[in-house]
Amino acid sequence: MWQDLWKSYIKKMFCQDFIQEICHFESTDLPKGRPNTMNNYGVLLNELGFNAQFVTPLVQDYVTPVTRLLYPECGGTSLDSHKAFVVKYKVGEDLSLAYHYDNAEVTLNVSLGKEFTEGSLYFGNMRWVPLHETACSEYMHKPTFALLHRGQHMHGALPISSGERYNLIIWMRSSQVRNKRCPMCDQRPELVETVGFGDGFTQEKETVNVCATL
Ligand SMILES: O=C(O)CCC(=O)C(=O)O
Ligand SMILES: [Fe+2]
Repeated sequence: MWQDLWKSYIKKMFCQDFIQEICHFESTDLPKGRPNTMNNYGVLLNELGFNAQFVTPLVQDYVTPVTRLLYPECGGTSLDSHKAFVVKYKVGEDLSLAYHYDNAEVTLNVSLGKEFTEGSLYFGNMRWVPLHETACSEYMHKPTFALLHRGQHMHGALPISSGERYNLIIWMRSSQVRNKRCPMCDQRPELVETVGFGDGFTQEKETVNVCATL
């Protein structure tokens, strides 16, 4: 887990503008998918068209140079797709997030604001370590700060007690790693075709060559 990496990169003004855009999208009648079953008020960034100009360059140009150094053993050198979303916590809506691991090889978590009290993140151990051998440590996230961690590192978010908490989450995937074994079910994946990045698996297309003159 590496914290404070993006302190000077993600500026307060950027965070405010970004949240404003998310709230604007939320206030429309446009159809919205939710990031996952644990988060009922988040927003998927591909639905706002943020992948090509924002998330993909951020991951490729700024995050993967670091994941290559920090996490070579868990796909950090071969990240080739991502799922990006914003999670939101507010009194009367979702307050916390249960202990879990991500559908990701490496995760970037940026605190955007707004203002909130409590709502610390907590980290245990890698998911294959038995719970009784795990001691959790808390990390109080602060707006503009970012946290990079392995997706299989178990974590959760404690309840906020006031305000609103928004975080940008990017689940980064390595097809090279997950094509061998799905990180969620531990099986060799049986693939179903989909659009976009899907869950980051790829299928080698086998071609058979013939002589063009025959
Ligand atoms: O609320 C947070 O900061 C954590 C979110 C998270 O772990 C996730 O969406 O996978
Ligand atoms: Fe997570």
